[in-house]
This record gives sequence, C-alpha cells and structure tokens, in this order.
Amino acid sequence: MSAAALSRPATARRAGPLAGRVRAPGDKSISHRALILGLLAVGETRIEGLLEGEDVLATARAAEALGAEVERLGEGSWRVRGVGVGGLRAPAAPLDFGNAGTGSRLMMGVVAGHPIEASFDGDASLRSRPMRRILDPLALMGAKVVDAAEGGRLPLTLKGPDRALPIAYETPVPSAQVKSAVLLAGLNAPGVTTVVEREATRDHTERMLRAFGAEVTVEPHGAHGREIRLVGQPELRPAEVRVPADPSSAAFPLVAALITPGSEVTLEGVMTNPLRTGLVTTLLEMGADISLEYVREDGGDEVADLVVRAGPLKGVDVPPERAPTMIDEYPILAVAAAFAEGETRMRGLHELTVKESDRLAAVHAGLVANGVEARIEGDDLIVRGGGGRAPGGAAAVATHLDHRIAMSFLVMGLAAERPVTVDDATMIATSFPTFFDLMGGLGGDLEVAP
Ligand SMILES: O=C(O)C1=C[C@@H](OP(=O)(O)O)[C@@H](O)[C@H](O)C1
Ligand SMILES: C=C(OP(=O)(O)O)C(=O)O
Repeated sequence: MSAAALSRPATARRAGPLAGRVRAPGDKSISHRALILGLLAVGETRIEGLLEGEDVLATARAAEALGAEVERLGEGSWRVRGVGVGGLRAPAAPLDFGNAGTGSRLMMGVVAGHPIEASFDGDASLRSRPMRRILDPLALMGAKVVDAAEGGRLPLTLKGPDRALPIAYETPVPSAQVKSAVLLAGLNAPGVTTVVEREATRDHTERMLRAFGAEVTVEPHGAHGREIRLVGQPELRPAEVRVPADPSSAAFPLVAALITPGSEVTLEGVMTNPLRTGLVTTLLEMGADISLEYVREDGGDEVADLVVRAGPLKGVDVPPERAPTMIDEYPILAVAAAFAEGETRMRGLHELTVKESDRLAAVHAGLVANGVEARIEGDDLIVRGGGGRAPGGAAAVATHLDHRIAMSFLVMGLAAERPVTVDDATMIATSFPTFFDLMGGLGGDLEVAP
C-alpha cells in the first residue's frame, strides 16, 4: 500500500490558553545511540526513558538483526545484550529504517567497521536523502557499496572490509550523522580515527562513547569547530543510559505556549546541552518569556525545567553559525516568527533542504498558504510576522512525509485566526508518538481524521 493511502489528515484550531506541566518524550538522538552502543558493548545495557517512536524502534530491530538481544521491560525501559565491537553478525534480511536518517546513517558506520554485508532501506522520504556524505568516508575506511539506487541512495547494500582502516576526516557539511558514522566505523579499526568538524554539531556520540569506556578526546578547531579523536578497538562496557526529554520535541509545546495568548506551560527535564539550545537562545532574543528552572545534571547531560509564558515576540536575525544547534527547530521557529512583530531572517539553511523533506520549501509553502508573508533568498528564509495580528490560517499544508512540518503547522493552527490542517499526521509517530495526547492535555484543540 502506498504511504498516501495510509495518510491521516489532522486539524488544529484556536481554543483557550494552554496550561500545565508536561514532559516531552526521550531524546531521539540519544535513544538511537543508546541502542547502537548497547549492541556494541559486551553485556547488558539498561536504558530508561527511551523514545518509543518509530525511528528508534527501527534502530532497535536493526540492532537485533545484527546480533543483539533487545528487550522492552516497561514503558521507556529497555535492556540490550550486546555482542561487542567486532562481534556483529550479518543480518538475514534488509534493515528497514523507515523514515530515519539518523538510525540508517549511524548503522551504516557500524556495519562498515565489520566484515559483514548488510542492506539498508527506508520509506520514500529516506530513499530520497543523500547518503554519499556517509558512504564517501566509509569507503576510505575500506567499506564497499555493493549496490545502491541512483546517486548512492537507498536501497543500498554495504560490505565492510576484513579490517577497517582508521582515517582522519574533515566533514564537508556540518553533520553529527556523518561525524558519528565515521566514529562508529572507527570503533573496529586499529589505531586512531580522527574527525574534524568546522562547526561543532551535537556531541552525543562522543559523550556516550566515553560513558561506555572508549578513549575519546575532543579539542577545539578554529573558531567554531572541533577535532575528535577515538582510539579504536576498545572493549565497550555496558552502561546505564537515562534519556533526557528531547529539546527538539519540547520545541512544539514551547512555541505553542508562546503564541497562544494567556498560556503558561512548564516543560520538565528538557536537555539543555549547548549544542541543542539554539532555538531557546533565538526565542529569548525575540523577547520570549522562558525561564530555566531547576537546572541540574541528569544522565550525563544538563537538563532544566522550562517555564514558558505567552507574550509578544519581535523579529530577529538568526546567524548561520547557530544552525547546527537548532537544525531541526527551524520549521517551528518559522511559525513563532509568523506571530512576531517585524521580520525574522534565518540565515544559512541549506542543510534544511535534505531532511525528511525539503524543509526550506515546505515551510515557505505552508506559511504562504496560511497568509504569512515569507520569502526565500538563497539559503535564507525571511518571515514577516503580523505582531498582534495572527496568521489567517485556513490552509491545508503538504507535509511530504515530514513529522516536523506536520507538528509545526498544527502548532500554528492553535493560534491562527482559522483552523490549520495538515495532509498527514502519521509521521509524527516517528519522533513524538504522544504529541496529540500531550498537546490535548495542555488544552490544545487538535483532531486527527479517523
Ligand atoms: O545525529 C543526530 O542524531 C542528528 C543529526 C542531525 O542531522 P545531520 O547530521 O544530517 O545534520 C539532525 O537533523 C537529526 O535530526 C539528528
Ligand atoms: C532530521 C531529522 O531526523 P533524521 O535525520 O534522523 O531523519 C529530524 O528528526 O528532524
């Protein structure tokens, strides 16, 4: 059956203020990595607060197919019995990663470090995404692409070498997925694998590798970059992973509370790793009323409760070097900008064009359809907000199999003059399966077609 045949539209409409205390689900990046390092450790890894979204469940199934025993003990509570670095078995069937760039790309790194062959596939969105950025460095490490769709895309089959080579690699685009794939392949290479990134990206792989006992050093590189060195062939020790609330998911109730007059919402335990907080920085510059309370450490990362109150926002200029710290948050920032007074210019968004959809085009189209003045200039998105006058709404937004486009425009519908409909809400389950319940619990009026 085609994805279109299974799609379910959803509508959000204006209601009263949002109020309450909620916890967004576990961080998606950390959840993928916990399962992957669980696979590569010898013994039993325990994970609490795992995101049980479809992207992460695909990674759990792939870890099983590569030899791990993966067991769900209760809500968010999982156990992985790993096979150790070097101990993977070839999967009997293609690994289906659904909609997940992170799961597929990180697991390509894992496979490329082992002398096994594995096939990777996914949905129409994942099949359209560039994989050469991963395959190029993995080829330098000795991996071979046995078969791939045009342009090195999925479905593809990858064969790891008998002995992976450690490399020194500078990532051509700021991408935590590229960095992580190289480091994960480097785990089973003798010697030191080095990754240089000109702009620092999320560092969950480096942090978690250390927590599992690998030797990883991180040095600054240039003005905004880092150099990461990993000593290969460690014996990874199982760890206990507590997954904090995902700032990329918390972003939706956060912006909903800012733009819905009279709202006050507390978001509990949100990860505030500085490589993930670009959205909060930007919203504070826009004049948002957000306070960080009960700042603490949990599971190796800083977390805080975010207390958010509705209020006026003003347009700002978002510098390109901030992009890696808020790369998945531009769609929802664009919605916030539509409610701000004046112009917001988001600079340097080229990477947005290769996500689950071309997010630059999809956000622009959704804004314009809902009566918001917006334009694209090169890699920049410019949104002119109406200040006190909310967007008209009333449009049906095309989501292109993209969960963040769906959630962003549903949030817009909560405060727009007329309801906003998205053509398909099913993809929301990839990253935020409790989205409708959580938003409804805060008082949001959202409805999924039966
Ligand atoms: O490493 C990760 O967990 C992620 C990295 C980012 O992708 P890129 O590395 O392609 O920028 C981000 O967009 C994605 O949602 C999660
Ligand atoms: C880009 C995203 O994820 P992925 O690359 O894992 O599909 C996202 O969740 O916004």
